[in-house]
Amino acid sequence: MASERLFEHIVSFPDDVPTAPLHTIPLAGLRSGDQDIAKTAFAACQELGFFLLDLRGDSLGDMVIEEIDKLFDVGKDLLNLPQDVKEKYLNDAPKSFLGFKPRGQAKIETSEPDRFEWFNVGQDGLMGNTEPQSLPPLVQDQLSLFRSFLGHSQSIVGTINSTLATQLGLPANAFASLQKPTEPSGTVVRFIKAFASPATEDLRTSMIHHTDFGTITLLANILGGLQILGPDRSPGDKDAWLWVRPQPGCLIVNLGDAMVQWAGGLLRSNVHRISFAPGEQRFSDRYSLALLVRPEREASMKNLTGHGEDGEDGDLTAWEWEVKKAMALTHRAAAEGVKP
Ligand SMILES: O=C(O)CCC(=O)C(=O)O
Ligand SMILES: [Fe+2]
Repeated sequence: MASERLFEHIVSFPDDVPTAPLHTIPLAGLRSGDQDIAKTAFAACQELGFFLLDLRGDSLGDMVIEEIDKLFDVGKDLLNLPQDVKEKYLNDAPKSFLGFKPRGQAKIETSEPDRFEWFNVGQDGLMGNTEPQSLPPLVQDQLSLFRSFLGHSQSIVGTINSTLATQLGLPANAFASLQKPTEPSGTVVRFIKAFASPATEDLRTSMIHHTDFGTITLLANILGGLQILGPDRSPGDKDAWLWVRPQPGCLIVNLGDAMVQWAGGLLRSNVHRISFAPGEQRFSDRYSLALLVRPEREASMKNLTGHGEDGEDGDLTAWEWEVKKAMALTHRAAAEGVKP
């Protein structure tokens, strides 16, 4: 998450909404191999699949906080470019999610249009794994910041990966070796703008409920809006949603479906969504920044743990598996009258 500085001038998160009981894991403790901290992180990834990672007081973490502060400014400028400029970088969904997604391109649960924009900057272009992505000058001017943030945050992802693999009794590099940043993948740095909700008809979902496809997501936001579905609850139950209270200096970490597949179901990817922001925060536009890590395209999706069913998905590469999941989502959405 961003530093305290970015939290100074916002309307505060209300105290009277139900919040998710997230563990706070100090990055310094994870990086130094503290066993109690590793066990708590593992338990959080089994129970809820979400935790807060406190970056403060760790040399790597402190650099990431500074980079996030700077990237928040870039993200705001980027998503506040004139519409016709942003549309020069339109994504080619579902073939590619790189670039700009306009507001209302997808639907929410009620079939109404969504209320957010995003701009995805692919790791592959930044790392030189593929041709560079076409990007607006204000991003081009900051490529060294993007690369530095990517390197540092991938190092944090590496620590989480090795902690979880070790706790599962696997070799420490079991997960990391399937998602090397130097190999082609769908990994992106994502900027999101979820629009303010001043009117009564705005008091609905911004981004439809989903689980992340990939392995690990690192998320920074300042205003509330992210909600997690209580485990074993139904998305249609309005009391089942718990708000995540953004904390200065902390990242929100959550696991995606690929991690669950590799772990034979021993880890959890939890359903979440972006709602309108709580309390008085709903009158402001909400910006968030995420690193969404995906497996290498050619990685095997085989269950590494021997726990649970391997299923036919174990024979697929990550790329084939992602295409299969995207198709299933599209079919389900068509059947439900909802476009993802
Ligand atoms: O902005 C947020 O808080 C969540 C975004 C999210 O869930 C996603 O991009 O997958
Ligand atoms: Fe997500």
